[in-house]
Amino acid sequence: MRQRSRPLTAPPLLEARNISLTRDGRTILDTVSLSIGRGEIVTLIGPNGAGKTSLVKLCLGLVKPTDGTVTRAPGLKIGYMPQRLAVDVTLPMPVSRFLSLWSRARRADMQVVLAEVGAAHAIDRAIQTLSGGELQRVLLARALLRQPDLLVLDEPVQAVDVHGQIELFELIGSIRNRRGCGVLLVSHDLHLVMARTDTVICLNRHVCCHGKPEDVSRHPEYVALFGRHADALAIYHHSHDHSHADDGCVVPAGHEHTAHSEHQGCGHDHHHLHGHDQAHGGHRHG
Ligand SMILES: Nc1ncnc2c1ncn2[C@@H]1O[C@H](COP(=O)(O)OP(=O)(O)OP(=O)(O)O)[C@@H](O)[C@H]1O
Repeated sequence: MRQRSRPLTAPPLLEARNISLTRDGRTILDTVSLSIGRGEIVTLIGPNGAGKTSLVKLCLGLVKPTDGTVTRAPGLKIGYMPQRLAVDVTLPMPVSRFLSLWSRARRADMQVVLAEVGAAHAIDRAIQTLSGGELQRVLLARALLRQPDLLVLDEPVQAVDVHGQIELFELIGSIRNRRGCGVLLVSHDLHLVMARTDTVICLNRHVCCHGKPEDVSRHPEYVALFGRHADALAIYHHSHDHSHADDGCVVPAGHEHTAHSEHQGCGHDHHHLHGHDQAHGGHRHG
């Protein structure tokens, strides 16, 4: 299921370079870079408030960065599955009607994408009556209606039990394989996406670490953030040269007592680029 590396010459579908985002004087993202190629699955992982959704919105062009650039391939078609979509339970709406709200898709097109996500049976069901897993599949189908080059999926498995989550990640992997599209995925849980992702970017306002999932899962910063879920503490020596203050600012080693923060474990090292050319995060300080 793991995707081959993109040839060095292939241009990325989307590239964000040195993105920073500030709101109300707060640093939400600090010098973040990423790139997604055709056929590549890139997963953003990070704790609550790490800036994952903000980064997704920057990639989509819904939000403008304070600094840095986002470049999209000419004519790029993006299928977006947002983190939240309020469905009014007082207004029963068939799935077919729901799918037509954002596109002029014909019923036959809807049937094709619903079949692709294993929800063909749901086309005439009221959307309010769908299970969590069925609703996520319908939202995925909606994103596929545009025949996207790039799928952007913000926590696509929320409100789904673990078995259903595994099925959904399998489905996303098979959609990528079949269509050859790029996928930018936001997830809270690296273990479930591990086998189905090419590149992981661990975000905590800045890129803490990135690379292949097995490397990230052993990375001390990942372990510091997700310790109780991280099952493999690798033998991997890493120098924590700084940590973070509450506002996300970098505090050099030895000054941590002034920087006690909930995200304190996310000190980072700028030298772990894992030799992976496809998603280059990481920021540098002079
Ligand atoms: N428009 C805004 N104005 C002010 N602060 C904002 C704005 N958008 C996001 N934030 C703040 O930026 C931080 C990052 O939010 P974001 O939703 O990007 O994080 P996240 O990693 O997706 O979190 P979660 O996992 O909880 O969904 C949060 O502290 C949030 O309150």
